[in-house]
Amino acid sequence: MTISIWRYSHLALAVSSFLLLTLASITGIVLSFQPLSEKILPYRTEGFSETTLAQTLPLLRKQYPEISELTVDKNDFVQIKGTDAEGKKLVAYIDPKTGKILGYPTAKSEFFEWVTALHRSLFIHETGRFLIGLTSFLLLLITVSGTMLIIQRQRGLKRFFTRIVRDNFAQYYHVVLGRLSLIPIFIIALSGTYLSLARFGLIETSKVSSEVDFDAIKSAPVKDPADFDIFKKVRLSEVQSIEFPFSEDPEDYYTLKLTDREVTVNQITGDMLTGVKYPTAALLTELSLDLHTGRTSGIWAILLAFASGNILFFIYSGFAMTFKRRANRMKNKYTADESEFIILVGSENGSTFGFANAIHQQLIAGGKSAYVTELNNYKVFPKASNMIVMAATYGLGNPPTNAAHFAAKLEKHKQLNPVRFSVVGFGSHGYPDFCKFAFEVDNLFAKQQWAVPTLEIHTVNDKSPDEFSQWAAGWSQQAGVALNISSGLLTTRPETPQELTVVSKTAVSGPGESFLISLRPKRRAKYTSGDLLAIYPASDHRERLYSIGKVGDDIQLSVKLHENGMGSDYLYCLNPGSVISARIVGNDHFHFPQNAGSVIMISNGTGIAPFLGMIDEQSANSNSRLYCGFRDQASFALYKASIQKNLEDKKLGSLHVAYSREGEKQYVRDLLAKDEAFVADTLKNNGVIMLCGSLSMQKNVVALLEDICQTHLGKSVSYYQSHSQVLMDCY
Ligand SMILES: Cc1cc2nc3c(=O)[nH]c(=O)nc-3n(C[C@H](O)[C@H](O)[C@H](O)COP(=O)(O)O)c2cc1C
Repeated sequence: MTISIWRYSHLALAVSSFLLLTLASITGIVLSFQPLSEKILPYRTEGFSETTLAQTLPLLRKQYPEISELTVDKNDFVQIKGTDAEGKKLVAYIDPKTGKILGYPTAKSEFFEWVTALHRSLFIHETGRFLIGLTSFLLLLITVSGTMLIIQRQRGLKRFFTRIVRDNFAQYYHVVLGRLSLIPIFIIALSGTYLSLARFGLIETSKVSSEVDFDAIKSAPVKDPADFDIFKKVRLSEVQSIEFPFSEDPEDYYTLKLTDREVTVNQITGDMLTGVKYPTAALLTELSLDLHTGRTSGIWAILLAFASGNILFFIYSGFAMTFKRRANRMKNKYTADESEFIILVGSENGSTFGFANAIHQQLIAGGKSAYVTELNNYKVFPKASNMIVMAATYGLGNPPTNAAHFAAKLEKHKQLNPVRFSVVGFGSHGYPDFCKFAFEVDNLFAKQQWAVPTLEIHTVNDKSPDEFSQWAAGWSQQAGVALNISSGLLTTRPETPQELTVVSKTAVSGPGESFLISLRPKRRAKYTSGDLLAIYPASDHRERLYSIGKVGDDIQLSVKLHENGMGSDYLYCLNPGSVISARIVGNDHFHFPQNAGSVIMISNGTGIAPFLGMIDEQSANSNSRLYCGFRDQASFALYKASIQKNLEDKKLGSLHVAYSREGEKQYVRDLLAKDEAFVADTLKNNGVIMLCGSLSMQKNVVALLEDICQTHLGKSVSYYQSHSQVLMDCY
């Protein structure tokens, strides 16, 4: 069954029973103190468990000639009934070894009697008993569905007790305490259900009485009761009650009601007259009562109180989770058919809707027609020009329930016009398949003819507002749509701009060509190749991001000069000695891997920038390869010398350059296709593939990687993406 079916059953069962369950749990907690209050009374004697009837019965009969009954209760207190020497009624707790009176039973606590009645029947007799029985049964089903949810969450039965990733307070403790109190709650529910079935006669529990054959009763040989075999064998701990013979006639006998059978014993000869085992159903009723009330063990009673307390917490935390999920549901102003911006959400617990709604509101506030819906509602959106997919990942890298049908729908419904798309993955590094579903979605989009990437896929770990606003800033820039990311809906980045001095800059002959510019931070700054530099060409909120290559102590950027390009114009106009204000933005997901066996770096055009720094930072004998694509030899010339030097110093293992307008006219994809066995081996041996450059290059390379992964490794490329073996930073 899918996670949704278990979740909806769990929720539906909880909703239908929570009022009665709350009442039963509160009264259950109170009642668990009843056995504890009884067990502290001083009527349990030492050596009780070993004392046999042979030691007790003759002694008691001598001391209390008019004794009629002995009972042993669930606290192991021995009580006798009869009349004393003066003929007065006697009911007392005694020491079974000496016959000494230890105390007298008092009337049951009215308070506990009242709570018991409420717990059992809500003071409405049979109707109440039925409702409480039904609640027990629903609790049983809730426990089963809850167990299934934990198994799914923990990704299998074997990992049931492994670490739980902490999401939020209610969710975390719902699962942690759920695992801890699963067994006691299951027992409470099962025993409660059983007792109700027995109470309504749906289970036959009556005990069969002994049928004594009076004609066969013997009156010889006369034996001392202390020598009766049966009395020597049976211990007090096995006894529920004993009826003494009414007179000394041989026809009057002992009736021993033991825990598992009823036995009658000839009072003269000690012969066993009858022995009847109780039916299993009756034994189960006793066991259910013991387990449900905790009457036999103080420790169990405390455990029951703990479990009942947990049920109350589950009711609270379960509803807290549900309300949180619902609070984030979407509200649309425009219809799907009239909207230009479509936000598709894959979410299990609702938090992703919170992020989606923030963007949705800002688009609406900016006068755009925007529509937010679940990924499962994907269809043809006739007016769409932009799609944003925000998708969480669950289980073994699976889609959330509301995105389970997305892949099939994407194949079925082709958009009528080109649509720009951007995928934001929500996940947690606490799980091995980080954002795997989002990577799959991004790769599926990349295969669609009509789909044009706005940005490369962006991931958000543990709902980080910072990582999300990083995406929002990038998307706003690329899509040309203003988003007020400091509106309070999204938090802004904490880093303040700092000053950098231009150290050097290469020259170009005109737009379309690339140049290198090196900058040195005035203050000490922590950064590495792969991080980003945000510059503010117009000294306003608009920022432009460039990939950093750390070469020596300087930040080196590789920039293509665009005709009227705001960022590139600004940078190209700088001269050595100029000072600019910029912000270094950490980009942890695109750092050179420290422990990978081998690394393949793939770039086109200025995407080579971070790799220039990464290669420069390596020590000799680096197990790395660079595949880079350029238009022609002239475009590569800018980088050739430094790469050649690093090759000689063995900081780079090998270099593979593709020229798209010269010679064989090929792309990096073609070079990689030739080395597909090496690419597959790299991934197989935990190596890493890094991509930096244009989104169209990314689209082509990822499609090739998908083929290679499927053919050689039997897995999808999204598996390697989610395990940080395929890293991308494209624009
Ligand atoms: C049971 C469970 C399983 C998860 N499995 C994964 C996973 O395999 N990979 C991942 O990156 N994140 C995983 N996550 C983290 C969620 O994807 C992440 O917290 C996301 O922000 C939740 O979004 P939502 O509240 O919209 O469902 C899991 C979370 C939970 C509670």
